[in-house]
Amino acid sequence: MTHPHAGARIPFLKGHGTENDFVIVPDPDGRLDLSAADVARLCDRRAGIGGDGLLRVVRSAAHPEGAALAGEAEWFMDYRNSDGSIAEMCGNGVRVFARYLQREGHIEAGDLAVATRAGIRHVHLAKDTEDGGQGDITVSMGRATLPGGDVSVGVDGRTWPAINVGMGNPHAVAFVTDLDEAGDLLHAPAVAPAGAYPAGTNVEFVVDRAPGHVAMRVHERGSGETRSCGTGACAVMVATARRDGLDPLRTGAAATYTVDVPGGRLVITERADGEVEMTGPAVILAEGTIDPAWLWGPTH
Ligand SMILES: N[C@@H](CCC[C@H](N)C(=O)O)C(=O)O
Repeated sequence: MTHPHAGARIPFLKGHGTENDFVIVPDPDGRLDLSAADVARLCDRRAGIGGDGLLRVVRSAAHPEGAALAGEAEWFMDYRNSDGSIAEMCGNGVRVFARYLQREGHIEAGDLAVATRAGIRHVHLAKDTEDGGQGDITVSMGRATLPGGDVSVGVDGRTWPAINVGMGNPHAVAFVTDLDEAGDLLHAPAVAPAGAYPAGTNVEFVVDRAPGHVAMRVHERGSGETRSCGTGACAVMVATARRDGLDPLRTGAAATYTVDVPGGRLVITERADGEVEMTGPAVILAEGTIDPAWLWGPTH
């Protein structure tokens, strides 16, 4: 059977934010029907292009989940994990998504609204630096939700208490004394109770570096261990602030933490109104075309 898109080469780009890397597929009119298997094939690091996830760039009006937001945001971020599963939100992804729109001339430095499955995210692209480098990108990530209840995460027979944090997608944040305690993270940590995360979760392990400064590793739902997770860094910031007795919504004083990830550094602020803001880099590094005969052919 011939795939409906067979024959047409498919443009793609590759980008990353603090080494959380993505295959970017521009599809402004929403014509591409990428199945979970197609996404997994594209994200495969040996037989495909390779990435922690895929960002399909679609006009909100042209996407069934974006249409209701089209009046607020022209573009919808259709994010998929590397196994092809759908997630509500991707913090590093939305910065890379904005960088792509800037690169293509759809937007300039300044403010932009992006539609996501978790709702609208407001993005600010800083101007280029004086030495010609690209400015960082700040994203308003919404308010964190902390449903409470006891959760724990476990690796190789060790268990840590964790904090359940929602950042549009689910997170379990565990404080450890050394990031190596999490082991090789080749498999998803055990999370209990199972009912706490009916759709699975991302798991972050955190250590202190200095006051207001932590470092983390993450095992992402649908992608495995990655070099960074933007929503995860925000969840870590909020969990750490609460552990430190800081709750901006109650005290009216914003809190800022530096969060180191294996692939770089993110700066996260929880404002007095509870909005969590994340600032970090975003890079587009390559572009090309996908051969449809490979993507949809009988052998790979
Ligand atoms: N890497 C992302 C998060 C991507 C989604 C996540 N794996 C999930 O399934 O919720 C980020 O930067 O936030």
